[in-house]
Amino acid sequence: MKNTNRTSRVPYIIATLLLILLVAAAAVILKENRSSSSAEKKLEYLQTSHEELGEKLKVLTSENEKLSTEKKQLENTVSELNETLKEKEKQSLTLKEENLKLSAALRSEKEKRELFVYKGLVRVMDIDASLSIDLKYATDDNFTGQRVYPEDAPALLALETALKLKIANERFEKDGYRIRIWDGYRPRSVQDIFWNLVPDPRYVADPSKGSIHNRGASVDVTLEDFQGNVLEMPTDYDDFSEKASRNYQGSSEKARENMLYLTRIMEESGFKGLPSEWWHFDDKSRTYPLLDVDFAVFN
Ligand SMILES: C[C@@H](N)C(=O)N[C@H](C)C(=O)O
Ligand SMILES: [Zn+2]
Repeated sequence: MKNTNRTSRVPYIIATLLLILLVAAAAVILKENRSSSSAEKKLEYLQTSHEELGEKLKVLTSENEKLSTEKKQLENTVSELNETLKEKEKQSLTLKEENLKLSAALRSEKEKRELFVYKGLVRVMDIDASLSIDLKYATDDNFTGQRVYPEDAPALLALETALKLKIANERFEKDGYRIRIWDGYRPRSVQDIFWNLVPDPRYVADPSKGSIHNRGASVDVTLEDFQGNVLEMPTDYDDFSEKASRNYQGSSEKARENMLYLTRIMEESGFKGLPSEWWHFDDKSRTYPLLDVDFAVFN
């Protein structure tokens, strides 16, 4: 009886054991499933972070490139500024030297008793006889079409202006050229004649204010070689048009080069070029009084 009972429980036990095994296996599978899906999530997260880092790296790399370019540009600007500074230092040295020369020349000219000075004006030829004089207003070959100075008018300038012109002429002579003077001191009465014909301050100074020519401190000049051949320049004298402007870009390369050369030496010698007329230069000092001196005083 007992044996029968035991035998009848065996399938039940087996079924129970199988159930336990099944539950255990299911638990293991479930656990593995869970851990594999969290690993996938981690992988996904890592991939996203990796992509984000890649993007950030790209942004940083491009910013870095921009900064390197800006750094290079700044370095270039600094080196250009250094060059300009050196050039300016050189120019300032040249001007100091010219000033010293000018003072020495001024002293020695004043010591020369024979130098005739009237109201601060001198004959330019008394200061530098190697200058070439071609006073256009003492002939009828000028924009008025008539002679407005006496035929024998000498070229006159304020003494210090004439000395600066001598310094400039010496610089040109070293290169094989000399200054040709078209006009220097101009009586105030003549300024009225000019203004009546051309009342345009770009080309003729208003006589109510007075031209610097009326003070003996402006010169109208060009350059010639030692054979007297005039150098090619952007226009003829008193061409009252845009072509006479120092900024005009339409002249021939040679004419522009010659004009810039004339301007550079004149400016380094103490003059300032008028922007609208390439031939006109003012003494930078501009401390001279207005005059209406008769040329005859100097003959
Ligand atoms: C008239 C011309 N040669 C000239 O010198 N013009 C300037 C502007 C002036 O009159 O001072
Ligand atoms: Zn002039």
